[in-house]
Amino acid sequence: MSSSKDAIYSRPLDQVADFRFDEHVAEVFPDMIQRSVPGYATIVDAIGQMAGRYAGADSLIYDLGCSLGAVSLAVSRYIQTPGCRIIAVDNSQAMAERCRRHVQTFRSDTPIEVVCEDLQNIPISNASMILMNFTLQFIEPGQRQAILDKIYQGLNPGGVLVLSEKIRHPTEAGNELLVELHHEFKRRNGYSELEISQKRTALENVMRTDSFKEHEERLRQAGFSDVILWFKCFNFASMVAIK
Ligand SMILES: Nc1ncnc2c1ncn2[C@@H]1O[C@H](C[S@+](CC[C@H]([NH3+])C(=O)[O-])CC(=O)[O-])[C@@H](O)[C@H]1O
Ligand SMILES: O=C(O)C(=O)Cc1ccccc1
Repeated sequence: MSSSKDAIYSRPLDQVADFRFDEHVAEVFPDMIQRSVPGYATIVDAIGQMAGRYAGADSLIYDLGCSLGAVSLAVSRYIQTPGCRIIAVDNSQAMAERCRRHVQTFRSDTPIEVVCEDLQNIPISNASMILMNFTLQFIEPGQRQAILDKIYQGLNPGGVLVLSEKIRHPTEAGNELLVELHHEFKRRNGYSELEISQKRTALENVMRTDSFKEHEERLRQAGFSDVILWFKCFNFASMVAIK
């Protein structure tokens, strides 16, 4: 699968437009996410591992905001659960098309169906696992509770939601520390100050972050009986919520 190095914000732009998951981003996405999200490869691999435990026979696993399908592929490589199928959803046509090609290349025992649709329009039922790896952060904050309610309803008893998010620390000084550590991580991965600051501007209106406490409260409100923070590095976190 061909993909290129992310240089999207490397030249000064007169005006930085809101970030979109378009062709340009899809083309460089593996490089972009790997160099931008601390622990990304670890998180994707661990979600595969968790599928080994939670994937249910004759059930569905939903990968919501699947991008190029990294999580779906990690899961499909990990499990051999009879009758289990993966539904990978993304509303970016550029992502969904590439994802379809990607999953065909790495065919496995567990079938992956790629659906290009807003995750809010997807019926969810008979799910043993629902995976949202850095997707909820791009949804309008006012719509987040309704989505989690629907996810909870669609999960089988004992089913899990794995929710990874960029989070905001509740104190200003603490948040500043985590943001600076993240920027340093990006610099160490070869991004310039210009790239970091232009992307930050592009994400400002598009990616609205919540604190861990806000996530936990919303998950509890939806009905989840336990919320486990299983990964955190700087301002990036991943939780498992159990029905
Ligand atoms: N309403 C929506 N409906 C469907 N998809 C959406 C919606 N809003 C955003 N997306 C999609 O959610 C994905 C978020 S990236 C996920 C990485 C992947 N999970 C990975 O593990 O590689 C995270 C990041 O780039 O930080 C994009 O592909 C959007 O098109
Ligand atoms: O790059 C960043 O600063 C991020 O917060 C993570 C990210 C990664 C890929 C697309 C959008 C945001």
